Amino acid sequence: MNLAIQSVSFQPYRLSFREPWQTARGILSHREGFVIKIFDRNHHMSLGEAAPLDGFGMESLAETAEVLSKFQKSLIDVEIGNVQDIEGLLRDCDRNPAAKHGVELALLNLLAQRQNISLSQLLVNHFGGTVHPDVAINAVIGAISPQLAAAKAQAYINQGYRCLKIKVGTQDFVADLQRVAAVRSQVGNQIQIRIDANQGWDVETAIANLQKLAALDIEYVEQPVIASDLAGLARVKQSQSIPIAADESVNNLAQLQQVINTQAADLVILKPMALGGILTAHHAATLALKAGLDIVVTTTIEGEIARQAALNFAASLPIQRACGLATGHFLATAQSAG
Ligand SMILES: O=C(O)CCC(=O)c1ccccc1C(=O)O
Ligand SMILES: [Mg+2]
Repeated sequence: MNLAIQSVSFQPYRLSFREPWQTARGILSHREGFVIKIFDRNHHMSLGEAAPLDGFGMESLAETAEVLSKFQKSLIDVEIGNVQDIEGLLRDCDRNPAAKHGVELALLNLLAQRQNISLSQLLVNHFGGTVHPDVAINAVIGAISPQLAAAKAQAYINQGYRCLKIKVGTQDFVADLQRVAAVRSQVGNQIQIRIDANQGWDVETAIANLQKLAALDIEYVEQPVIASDLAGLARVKQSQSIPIAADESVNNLAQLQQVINTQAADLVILKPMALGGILTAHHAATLALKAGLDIVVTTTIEGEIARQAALNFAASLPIQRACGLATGHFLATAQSAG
């Protein structure tokens, strides 16, 4: 079999949200990125996706395009035989996590396709473990009115969701609290509720607010305080009862190690796009699990190529909690493979 790469191309996409996504960090109305397409000399074709998101430690869209242009030339005639080859090839791309995610994914999909196995099986064959055919997922409710939040929650429950994630951390904590209370009273006590403050509070405010939210039986809170303040995050963790999930604080393995060292979190959110691909995300998962931290895999709201990859990544790991992979319906239009 000829393993050499014959061509690399990439095509920009822009996907609109069906309705704007309201978080503590502002409103998201669309996502932009690139679909990467690779052919090898054996006529195998595979796809990857690169979609940088502002505020999650990723490069700009222009930088992503620049890095992809370089790979378009440098990958030609390179032989990719296994996962180590891919890790070696992309070792120096850590400042461009979205581009790295995209190229890495296209190459991993190429390997999986040649071997006629799923991406999750490819990961398990390389890293060990087993493929978990069922991955539990959560639905997301934005920072909307209590009435709307309760209605959306009921609709998600009717669809079969058993775990809801609600955005909080806005300027208006009374509204945050009412939103979560309205959902809890709508869905009863059998449904899991987790919340995400997206860095919206300072340390003292976080502690006070979480003490009030605790009565609503909260599974965990994502990123209550600013990403860089691990001592503050640790203080929030020690000063109230809701478990803490580090999200924006973990954009690479060094930052994860810092979270572990400072005992700043009970669990960690792994976003393959922000971490620079599912191989690095897998290393992060291993590191976190060894340190006794639970893990949750989420997308950054991407097209279907990256969503499929995140699902396959999650399926390759022993995950005890629902993952944030139910994000496809937020985007109005489907992606073209180019
Ligand atoms: O976790 C989920 O269910 C969906 C993913 C999500 O909320 C998200 C999506 C894009 C950017 C940031 C975040 C976040 O978790 O903060
Ligand atoms: Mg989050």
